[in-house]
Amino acid sequence: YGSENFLPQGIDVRDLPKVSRESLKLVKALGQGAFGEVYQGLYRHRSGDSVEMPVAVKTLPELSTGQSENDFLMEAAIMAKFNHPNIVHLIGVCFDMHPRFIVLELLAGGDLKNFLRESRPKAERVSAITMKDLLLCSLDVCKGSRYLEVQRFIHRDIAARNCLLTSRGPGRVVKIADFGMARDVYRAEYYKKGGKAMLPIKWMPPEAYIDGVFSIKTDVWSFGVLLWEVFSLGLMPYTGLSNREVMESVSTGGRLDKPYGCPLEIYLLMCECWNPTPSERPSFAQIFDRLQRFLQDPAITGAPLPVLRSLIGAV
Ligand SMILES: CN1CCN(c2ccc(C(=O)Nc3n[nH]c4c3C=[N+](C(=O)[C@H](O)c3ccccc3)C4)cc2)CC1
Repeated sequence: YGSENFLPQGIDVRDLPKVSRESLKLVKALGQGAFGEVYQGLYRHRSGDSVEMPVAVKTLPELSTGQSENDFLMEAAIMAKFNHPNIVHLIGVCFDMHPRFIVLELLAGGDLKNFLRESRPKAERVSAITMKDLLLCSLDVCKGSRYLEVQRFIHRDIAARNCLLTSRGPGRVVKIADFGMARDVYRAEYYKKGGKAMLPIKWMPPEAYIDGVFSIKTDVWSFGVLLWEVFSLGLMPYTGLSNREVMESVSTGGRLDKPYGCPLEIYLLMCECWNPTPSERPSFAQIFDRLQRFLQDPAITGAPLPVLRSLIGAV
């Protein structure tokens, strides 16, 4: 391992927990990850164990370069740092041979954005999801983000697409599950990887895309956009605008509108996350308290979720 594998916080990828290849069984593909496939698998913790634990296995294609191999390992090293119920748990890595594996906890509900889109109340299926469900999802991501805030870790890509659900049913838990952007910054890669085109501009505050200034308040702005995604049931922010148009609009005071049917108090919290002055934005601890209070307010939790008629362009 070259020196570049040591993250500033002194993570040494050699400290990563190892998983033996023979204790793993890949069952089926779950989706196309940024690197290779993500599989559902079974992991036998100790060879004598009869019980096998369902896991997710991220694979790195054999034909990958040393660079992407380092990236892959780096993301695992970042996840290994964290221990929180709202951050995906790293079980271990399998780097003895190709294909390389990263073994993670299985989150069987899929990602938050698709969950929201597929849970939209329809005329025939009204009680799909409630305002309280949306608040609980938001609180889960907020708790994960608050933990990162305490760890003084900037995520840089908080968005519904990067969050996963333990299940789709009631009692679901949402977890932050992708650290690819933070990893790229460690390797100062994202500029090489296609520059601004690769940046999640619609989730970024002006000081980030204008001056390249990132802080925990960057993640607060992104969390505000995630709240907008949640309460718009998975719409793409700034529908129809290009990244360039979003940058021009937002840096001159333009903001997302209140999602149809979203309680005003929740929209006002989003707007506080979008304060042009980073230091004026609330902390995740403060956002947590606000969301908790909303959860206790029947006027908010009882608000009906609008049945989105076939709004043109809402798809
Ligand atoms: C109706 N059905 C419901 C079930 N559904 C799925 C779709 C995808 C998944 C899935 O990828 N689950 C994962 N569990 N753990 C990890 C996963 C991905 N990980 C990763 O690290 C992935 O890179 C990642 C990370 C963040 C977001 C997406 C993918 C770690 C599970 C169910 C399909 C539609």
